[in-house]
Amino acid sequence: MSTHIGAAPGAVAPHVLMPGDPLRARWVAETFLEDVTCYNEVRGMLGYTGTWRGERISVQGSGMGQPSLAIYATELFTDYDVRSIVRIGSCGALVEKVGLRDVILATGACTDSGMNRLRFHGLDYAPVADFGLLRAAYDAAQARDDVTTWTGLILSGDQFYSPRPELVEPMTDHGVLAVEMEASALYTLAARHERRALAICTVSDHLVTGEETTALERQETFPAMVEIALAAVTA
Ligand SMILES: O=P(O)(O)O[C@H]1O[C@H](CO)[C@@H](O)[C@H]1O
Ligand SMILES: O=c1cc[nH]c(=O)[nH]1
Repeated sequence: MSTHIGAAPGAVAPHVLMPGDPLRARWVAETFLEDVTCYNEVRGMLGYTGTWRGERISVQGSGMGQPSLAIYATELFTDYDVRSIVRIGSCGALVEKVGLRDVILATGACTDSGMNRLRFHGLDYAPVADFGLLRAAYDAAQARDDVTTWTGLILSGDQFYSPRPELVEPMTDHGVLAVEMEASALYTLAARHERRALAICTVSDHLVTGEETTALERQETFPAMVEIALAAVTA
C-alpha cells in the first residue's frame, strides 16, 4: 500500500493508462481488459489491473488537476515501480482546425501552473512526451480511419474556469492546440523518475465553436483514444 493507493505489491502492472475520471478507469477496465481485478478504491480513485491481448495493463484514475495527478503518478513510480503511464484524457480545443472528438497526441505540455516554477526555481522547463510512446501512438493512430489525430502541443491549465482567458492567445499563437489540466505534471514526473509518459486527449469541448460532448460521453466513450494508448504502451 502507498499513501493513496491501496494495492498490494505487484498488483499494479508496469504499464498504466490514466484517465482523470475514475469512472472512465472503470469503463476502460470493463470494456477493454480481461481477467480484471480492482486494486484501489481509496478516495474512490478507482484502479484496475487486467490483460489486453495477453499483456498485463492497469488503469488508474488521477483526479482533476496537476496536484492530484502528481500524487498518483509519484506513488505509481516510487511504490509500484510502474514503467509507463499514458494519460487518456479529455481536452478543450483552442483552435478552429481541431474538431470535436479529434484525438491529440501531446508532444509537449505548456502550463500556467506554479508547480514547475517551484521545482525549477523560476526557470522554464519543457515537459515533453516519451518519444518511443509518442511514435508508437502515432503509428497506431495513422493505421486507423475512424478518427482525426493531431500531434502537437497542449496547455495544462490549473483552472478549468480561468479568470484570465485572454492568456490562451499567446499560446495558440505559438502552436498550442488544446487545453487540459494534467499532462505537464505527468511529463515532468516521468522525467524525474526516468519513466515513460504520454498524454493522449480526445476533444470533449470546443472553446472556439462552443460545441461540447455530454458527461456520459466523456465518461464512457472515446474508444479510439483508448485503443491507441493500449497499442502504444504494449508496442
Ligand atoms: O477527462 P479528464 O481526463 O479528467 O481531463 C480533463 O477533464 C477535467 C476537466 O473537466 C480535467 O481533468 C481535464 O484535464
Ligand atoms: O475545455 C476543457 C475540456 C476538457 N478539459 C479541460 O481542461 N478543458
